[in-house]
Amino acid sequence: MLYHISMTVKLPKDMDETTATGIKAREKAYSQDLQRSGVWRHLWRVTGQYENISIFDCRDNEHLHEVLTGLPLYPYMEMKITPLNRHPSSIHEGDQ
Ligand SMILES: O=C(O)CC1=CCC(=O)O1
Repeated sequence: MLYHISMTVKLPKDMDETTATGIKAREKAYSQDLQRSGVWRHLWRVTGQYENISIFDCRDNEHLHEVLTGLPLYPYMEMKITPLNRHPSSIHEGDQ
């Protein structure tokens, strides 16, 4: 199943630089593993915001939940999740 997800990162203003740098480095490694495995299909920065737009390909809602709650930045994110179905007029047969 495909999911469109927007993630907005809100780190506490009083979080020290070393802690923030460490969490971001773990987030990068975690997300790159998921991109290599095909679960995190697209990752785009929203221009001018500390926000991304992503497309995830997960087996089901439970799988997506596991993946998202494993994000090192998860405690500091607001997410909007939209499940996607293939559009009947789409010419991209692989998009499902
Ligand atoms: O910077 C972000 O939008 C949060 C994030 C997702 C993957 C990553 O490396 O950072």
